[in-house]
Amino acid sequence: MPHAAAPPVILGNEPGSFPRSVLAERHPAIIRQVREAFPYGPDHHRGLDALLAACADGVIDPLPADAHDRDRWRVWGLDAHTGSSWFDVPWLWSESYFYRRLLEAVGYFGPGPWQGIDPFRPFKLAELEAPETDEELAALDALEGRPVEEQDRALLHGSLWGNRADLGFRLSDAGAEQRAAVPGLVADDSERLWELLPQADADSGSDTGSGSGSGTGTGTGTVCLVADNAGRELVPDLLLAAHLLAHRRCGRVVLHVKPYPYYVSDATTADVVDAVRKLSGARGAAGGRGRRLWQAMADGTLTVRAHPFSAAPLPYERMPDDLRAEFASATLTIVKGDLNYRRLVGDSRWAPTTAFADVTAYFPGPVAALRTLKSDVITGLDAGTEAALVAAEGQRWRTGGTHALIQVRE
Ligand SMILES: O=P(O)(O)OC[C@@]1(O)O[C@H](CO)[C@@H](O)[C@@H]1O
Repeated sequence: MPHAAAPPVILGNEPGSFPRSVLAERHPAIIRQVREAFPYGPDHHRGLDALLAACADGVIDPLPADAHDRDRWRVWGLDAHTGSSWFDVPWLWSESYFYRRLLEAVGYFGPGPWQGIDPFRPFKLAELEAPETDEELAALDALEGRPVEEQDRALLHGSLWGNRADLGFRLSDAGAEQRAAVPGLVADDSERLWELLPQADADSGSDTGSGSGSGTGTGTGTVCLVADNAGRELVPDLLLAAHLLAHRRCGRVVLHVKPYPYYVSDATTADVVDAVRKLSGARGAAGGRGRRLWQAMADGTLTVRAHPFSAAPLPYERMPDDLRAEFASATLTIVKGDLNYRRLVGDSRWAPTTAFADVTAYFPGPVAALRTLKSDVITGLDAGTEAALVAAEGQRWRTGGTHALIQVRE
């Protein structure tokens, strides 16, 4: 019963803490950026002013009476938190509600002409069109014809390190991009991940010109890929999905994205469309993968899912039955990124050596976390690793985005 012993959930009110800085500094900065990026009208500006004031020293207001998702938010705890300071409720909850309110302020949920206009789209597109994205795509050419194991590793690590491409994080940590990543993972269960996804025994990989097809799998299982950021993270996630399908490590990939813009750069269906279009128009190997993804969407071997719970302010332990059933039937669920990790293990300051298998015991099927470390929550380290990290960096390793992990619970 790991959760009986769970430490208290993280709040945003501890002076000097990372969560407090996100609420007090990152959120106002996001409001500023969004305001500058669009020619919004007076109502939008008034809405943004009100949110800015509420974030600084106000309290949590209820949603408008006619909000389409008011009942859902009440189930998710809105009534209990209404009237409380943003800093005094679970941090995960305040952050999530902040994005919900921001979208409200800019008319995202309508009705009206601004309905569906993603306030983060200019930032996401700029990243997708950045020269770095093209360089990453061009690098795929060198991978063609390499042994499958090498491709496995490269594509898995591409998806893992793609998680550094988080626009919200860079906003509050200007030096993040310049800091060098530490290649040695703090936990690495990647072998177990590949064991859960053996190649099918028939010939495979013909479309990539490689692959022995000598595996033991059936090639028919489903991988749920719970995506995180759009752009430079989603592109390698899609390339990983294409690789799994091409090498018949699974027969179907279900890509879970957010139902609406969230945490600045989190991927929505529109971002998947942009990324697949970008890939399929690319030169060389990347273009081939992109066109295969396009085809996979057409034949249903790659599907996109935008479940409301993907943007819920709650840990995955409280997932609804339909989502539970989906994850239960998957061969493997791959959970990307820092926020999803917090939701997967529970947003508490666990002792870093708490077993990952214990805190994810509730998850209905095999689950893998691919995450760069950008918040305090961490589990599954061995004592030696933790000691070495602390000796080298104090507690900075937890939030600096330079370390990464691959953890698996079968
Ligand atoms: O989930 P991601 O994109 O990897 O990271 C999300 C993040 O930037 O936002 C949260 C704080 O706002 C933290 O969980 C983390 O720092």
